[in-house]
Amino acid sequence: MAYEDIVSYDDAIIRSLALVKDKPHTEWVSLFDALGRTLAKKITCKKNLPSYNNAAMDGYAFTYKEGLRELHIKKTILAGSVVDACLMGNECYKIMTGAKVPFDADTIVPFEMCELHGETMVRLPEKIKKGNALRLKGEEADVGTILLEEGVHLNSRDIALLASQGIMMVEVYKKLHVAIFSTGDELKSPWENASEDEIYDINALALLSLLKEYGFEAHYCGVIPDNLESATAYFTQMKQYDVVITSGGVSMGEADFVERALLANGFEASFHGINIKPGKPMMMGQMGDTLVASLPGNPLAAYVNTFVFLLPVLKKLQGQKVFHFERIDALNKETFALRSGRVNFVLGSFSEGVFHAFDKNMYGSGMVKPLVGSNALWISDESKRSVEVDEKIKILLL
Ligand SMILES: Nc1nc2c(c(=O)[nH]1)N[C@H]1C(S)=C(S)[C@@H](COP(=O)(O)OP(=O)(O)OC[C@H]3O[C@@H](n4cnc5c(N)ncnc54)[C@H](O)[C@@H]3O)O[C@H]1N2
Ligand code: MOO
Repeated sequence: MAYEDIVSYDDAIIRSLALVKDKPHTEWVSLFDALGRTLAKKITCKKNLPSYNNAAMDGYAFTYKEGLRELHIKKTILAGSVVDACLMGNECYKIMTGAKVPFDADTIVPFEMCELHGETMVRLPEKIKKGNALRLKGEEADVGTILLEEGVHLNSRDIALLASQGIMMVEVYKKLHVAIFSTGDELKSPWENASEDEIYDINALALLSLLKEYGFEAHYCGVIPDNLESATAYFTQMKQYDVVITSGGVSMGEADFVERALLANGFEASFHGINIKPGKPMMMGQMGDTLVASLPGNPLAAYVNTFVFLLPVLKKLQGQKVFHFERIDALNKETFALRSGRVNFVLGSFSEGVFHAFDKNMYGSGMVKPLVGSNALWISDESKRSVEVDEKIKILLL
């Protein structure tokens, strides 16, 4: 596909997501290893939450009656002990937080709201609400209700819910096998020494780390030499991966051979070139069963394009139900200009509802510092020429 046949931003999003056709195979993992994994089956409640009526506070538990004042303490109930209902007349239990409440008590008043007379008599406050401080069996979730849907990317809060069910193993989608490599004879890996005429590989490390932040592991496969023959041989070995990510060599230069080397391996491009600034030369497609994302070499463009186009695809490929990024409202702080006729990606900082474009959007896609000075990204419309002070925009947090 010729790089001149560029697609719109919207089209690139649609085409890239359409590359995802199947879900990964599944495997069982222990709850200790489930963080960051994607649930392959919904989880239904098999143990009521809470499991039994229990006290929300340390206090006195009794049967509510209008005008009740003085109670005699019949028994003390600690969390973990089970006491059969045994209240008679004006009696109560002294009960601790979390302890099972016998069925003859329906209201609990905390110790500090009552007056203790002697060892066993309690005076209740005047205003009492029936059901006070009583947590009812199943009030949070009943057996049979759905707790977590298939496709949830498990975080520590989800693990808390799974732990409440006594679940030891969960069925999750297998992790994607992702390979990242760079192209360019000027590049050196971090363990090598770059002379004045050479540069260090930024993209591989940046993209590996970005993916890791979103729970994906990728293998660093180094730098491919700038020639068609070795690049072609290199790609042949990459077919074992679910996803191959390359950076560099996708524009018009004489050494921009990535697409040709991929084509020699049966690659079919879904698009090559997007009407955006920066990151225009991006390409995506399929090489057999392997999804290939080829990013522009310029580090800022490679990073931002990975964030915008590739992360949603990886999430979808991993079986996650929520794969689109969230946009939040912001007010623009300072006016800045845009390249009209294209969708512009504008880096900036976001704090207390206000977006501040990095250096008035006057930076280059070969730079790295705008990335470090930004925690947000704004994506313009093609028609937009500038953004004014206090203009309402929707941004993404990086
Ligand atoms: N005649 C044209 N020239 C260019 C066009 C165009 O449309 N017509 N597009 C420009 C745009 S936009 C971009 S972006 C770049 C991207 O080109 P490539 O993807 O082919 O990238 P390279 O040429 O290989 O490298 C560009 C630049 O980035 C540096 N680089 C590459 N990889 C890394 C890395 N892993 N770590 C750090 N830096 C890297 C490389 O040294 C170059 O300086 O093309 C424009 N040209
Ligand atoms: O699209 Mo490129 O990233 O502007 O230099």
